[in-house]
Formats: sequence, C-alpha cells, structure tokens
Amino acid sequence: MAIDLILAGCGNMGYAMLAGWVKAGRIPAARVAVVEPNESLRARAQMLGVSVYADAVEIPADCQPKLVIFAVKPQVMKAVVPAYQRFAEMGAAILSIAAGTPVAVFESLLGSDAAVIRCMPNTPAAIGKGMLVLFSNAHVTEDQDTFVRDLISANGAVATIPNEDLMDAVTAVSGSGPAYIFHFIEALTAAGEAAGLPSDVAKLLAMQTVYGAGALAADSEEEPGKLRENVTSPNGTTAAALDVLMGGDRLKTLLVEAVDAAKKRSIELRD
Ligand SMILES: NC(=O)C1=CN([C@@H]2O[C@H](COP(=O)(O)OP(=O)(O)OC[C@H]3O[C@@H](n4cnc5c(N)ncnc54)[C@H](OP(=O)(O)O)[C@@H]3O)[C@@H](O)[C@H]2O)C=CC1
Ligand SMILES: O=C(O)[C@@H]1CCC=N1
Repeated sequence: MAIDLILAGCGNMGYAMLAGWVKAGRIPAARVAVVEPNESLRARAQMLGVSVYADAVEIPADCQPKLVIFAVKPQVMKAVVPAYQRFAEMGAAILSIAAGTPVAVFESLLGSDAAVIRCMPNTPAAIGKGMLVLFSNAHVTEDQDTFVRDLISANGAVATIPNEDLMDAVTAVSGSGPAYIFHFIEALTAAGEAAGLPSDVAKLLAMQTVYGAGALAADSEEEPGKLRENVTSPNGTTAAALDVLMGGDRLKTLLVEAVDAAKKRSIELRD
C-alpha cells in the first residue's frame, strides 16, 4: 500500500503522536513509514502496524508521501533533514515538532519553496489530551493544512500562532508544561507525606486533585480565579495555604522565571 506519511524519529513525542493517530483511526497504519535508529523503539512502533526503517536510505524508492514529520532532537535536525529532500521536491509537506529549529532551517536545507509547518505538541497527545500549536510558512496549501489538522486533532486541542517568534513562548508554556505539572504532583505528594499521609494515599490525592481541577477548569465557564475563590472559604484552610503560595506573588514569580528560562533555551536551540 502507498505511504502517505513518513515519521522520522519515534521516541517519546513522535511515538505519543503516532499512537494517537493510529488508535483514533486517523490514518491506516499501513500508510505510515517510521524511520528510527533505535531497535527497541522501532519494534514498539512496528507493533502499531506501521512499516519501520533504521535509516532513511531504506525507504522504498517509489514512496510518495503527503507529509514528512521530523520528531528528532533539535541538536541533530540539520544532519537528519537532507536525507528527505527528495520528498520535499515531490511536493510533500514538511512538519517539525522540534523546539527551537526555525522554518528557515528547513527552507535552507530543502528548498526555499518547501511547504513547512512547525507544530509544538506535548506528551498528553498520547491520550488525545494534548495541546498542539501550529505555525506554517506561505507554501503550505489548504489541502496540506487540512490533512495535518485532521491528523493531529486526534492528539488534542489545536491552535495556530500568526508569528513564528511566539513559538518559543508556546514551547515554554505548553510544550514543557506537562513536566511542571508532574513536578507539582510530586511536590504535593511530598507535602502530603510531610503532613502525615501514607505515601500511596498522598500520591492518589495529589494526582486526582490535579486531574479533577484541570478537568473542572477546562469544563467550566468560570475563570480559574473564580474557581479558586469557590474553594476558598473566608479565613478557612485554603486561605491559609494561598497566603503562602500567593503572598508576594511567590508561585507566580517562580513560574514567570521558569517559563522565561525555557523560552531562553528554546531561542538558543534556534542555532
Ligand atoms: N518530549 C516532549 O515532551 C516534547 C518534545 N518535543 C520535540 O520533539 C522532538 C523529539 O523529542 P523526544 O521525543 O523527547 O526525543 P527522543 O530522544 O525520545 O526521540 C527522538 C528519537 O529520534 C531518533 N533519531 C536520532 N537520529 C535519527 C534519524 N537520523 N532518523 C530518525 N530518527 C532519529 C532518536 O534515536 P537515538 O536516541 O538513538 O538518537 C530518538 O529515538 C525534539 O525535537 C523535541 O524538541 C516537542 C514537544 C514536547
Ligand atoms: O525539553 C525539551 O526541550 C522538549 C521541548 C518541549 C518539551 N520537551
């Protein structure tokens, strides 16, 4: 069967997205080729029913994909991309999920008229709860845009940014963001233990509270600030805790610093 999509790199993020598409039936597995040098990751991808290759040179000569997706680390991107030039010349759209690497890098490696899309996903994409943010160059056609959106909407919510420079901030908020929340769960678990709870109970309470609060915030028409007030009885327990977190804008200041550090690192990864 013909191949519509080549995925170069099937590690944490590439696999999370691929599993989402195949499980949601957005693309038949038989129409996907994965290139991944790591043998065990190749075997994991193969379990989904896709064709797998250890190197781009092994891709059959008659392959005419609609889309080539790069899900390799930004540090190796420039070395990986040239092997896929023939697909860009055939008119395949190019999509990169890498932090940092600008559209201009793909244009310089593949041709200035290449149709290039940047997409910043996050790992909840594996269960259809991801955030995926797109930026495309002017060569991406409506059909290519529709194909990509149909595919990645299986991974979660899709948004578009009008200016590529915003991608560093996007990466710092939603791309890296799940790690902040996982750390929050770890920290709340540790705080529960310090308050006397058995560790399995502390972990369950922390996890379910983050899950429930996130779902309520997403579901509710109320602003997060109003939802916070709804929990906070005057002079009650929540107010006592929020005095610690919000006093001197403590948590907010910390997050501004953390997001700024991630954004700066994303800008460094442009080179
Ligand atoms: N993890 C995340 O939450 C997110 C990641 N991203 C972006 O996704 C990209 C991938 O990140 P992540 O999945 O975490 O990284 P991983 O290291 O888990 O996955 C990348 C995979 O690409 C493989 N690879 C290396 N060279 C080639 C090649 N020439 N052809 C095909 N595959 C190759 C690597 O193999 P080997 O290890 O053997 O080199 C590795 O298995 C990065 O650019 C990152 O910025 C974006 C948003 C979120
Ligand atoms: O940590 C990173 O660089 C990648 C990009 C966003 C999430 N993970």
